[in-house]
Amino acid sequence: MPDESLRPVGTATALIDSGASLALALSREGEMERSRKASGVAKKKKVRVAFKKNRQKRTRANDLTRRYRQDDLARAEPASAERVRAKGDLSRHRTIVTDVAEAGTPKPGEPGAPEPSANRSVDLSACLTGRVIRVHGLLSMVEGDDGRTWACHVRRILKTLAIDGRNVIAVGDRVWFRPGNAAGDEGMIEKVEARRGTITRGYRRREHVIACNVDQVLIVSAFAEPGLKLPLIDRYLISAETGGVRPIIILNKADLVDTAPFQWVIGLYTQLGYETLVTSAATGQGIPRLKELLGEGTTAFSGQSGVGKSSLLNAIQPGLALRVREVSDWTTKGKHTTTTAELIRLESGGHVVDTPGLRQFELWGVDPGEVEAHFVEFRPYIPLCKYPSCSHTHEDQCAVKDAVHWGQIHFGRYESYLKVYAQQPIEGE
Ligand SMILES: Nc1nc2c(ncn2[C@@H]2O[C@H](COP(=O)(O)OP(=O)(O)OP(=O)(O)O)[C@@H](O)[C@H]2O)c(=O)[nH]1
Ligand SMILES: [Zn+2]
Repeated sequence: MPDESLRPVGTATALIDSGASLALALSREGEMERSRKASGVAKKKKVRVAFKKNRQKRTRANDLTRRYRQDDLARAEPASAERVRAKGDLSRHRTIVTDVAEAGTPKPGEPGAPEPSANRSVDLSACLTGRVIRVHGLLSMVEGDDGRTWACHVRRILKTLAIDGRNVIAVGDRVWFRPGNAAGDEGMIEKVEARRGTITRGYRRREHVIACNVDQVLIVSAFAEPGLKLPLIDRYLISAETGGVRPIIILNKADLVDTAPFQWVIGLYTQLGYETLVTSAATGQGIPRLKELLGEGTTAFSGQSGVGKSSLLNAIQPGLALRVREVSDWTTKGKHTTTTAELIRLESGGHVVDTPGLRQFELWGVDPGEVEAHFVEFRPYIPLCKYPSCSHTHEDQCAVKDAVHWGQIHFGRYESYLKVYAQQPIEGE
């Protein structure tokens, strides 16, 4: 149904702004990584880090772990590198040697600062690099750069250093690991690279990292069965941006409707600067472009149940969704209930991360005051509101509300803003 209130939304400046700053942030990250690699030797410094209270507790000891623990002792970091001060459980700190962060990197404790475990200094000459493709309880399956798969344990100090013990290793982590046996299929993770692009969900009021180093997320919606839900798309867009992941909007099941009356939706999001793609897993419409988009980097899928995520996976690579289902079936047998996601290398290039049963990731850590920043078309109007702290909900002389009234901001987008601002659930979540 065409929307009468539709007007061109946002301004060219707003669009250029958002695109450019994202690209800049990404390229800066790449630059930092390159310069770090080029300089070879990293500078060291000592930092004080807080330890979890229960670090002495041993919960599990299978043979593999025990063997590694002995190795731990034999290969422990030099005594000069670590010093424990006994101050009781409450103020357990330890001095560790870390690589000095590049200029501009947030300091420990500041938002965005890498966890100490990300830059702990270790002898990496004996290590291989790879990427975590699955996590099964204490074991992380790592795909080495040589393409082989390694079952790795995690060095205990990394667990101790992690601010949140739950997320020491996540699917997608880039790690350095020491091969542990001659057969070459076991190893010990020594270092975890700083993460970017995370997909998280709230779990028992804590953040749970489903996958990291994700480049883009497909926000899948369907024209029919169940139908487009714009507030849900908006909510997913915020989640993606908060996690530092590029969102791509997929409008699927194009074969079920006449798409002409929906052109305004495509126009709306395209003008806001989001790549928006119309697909049909049934007829193959849009699939070549989707394959192209997935050909580079790591892509996650999100969207309501039934919109066609599995069908799109299968359209890209036959049998892919089946494989995902097998993984999740296997996990429900109770063997490895902690499996949350799997990273799958596509035959046509790139990786997809699939998260059985957890595809709806939710907003995490967005304060109401930060919500406006995710509505790019609000940006030109915000400085014009009478009150600098205007929430654009009830205040008078609010330039955002005026823009909605005059059709310069789409009403549906404003409604989404109000829902997210009020932290209200959105239908379909
Ligand atoms: N006509 C049509 N049907 C589709 C299309 N894509 C998926 N379907 C159908 O929609 C239903 C749901 O598709 P799935 O791929 O299982 O959806 P999903 O998003 O993976 O759902 P969950 O696994 O519950 O999250 C199935 O019956 C599919 O055959 C499409 O493009 N056109
Ligand atoms: Zn306002």
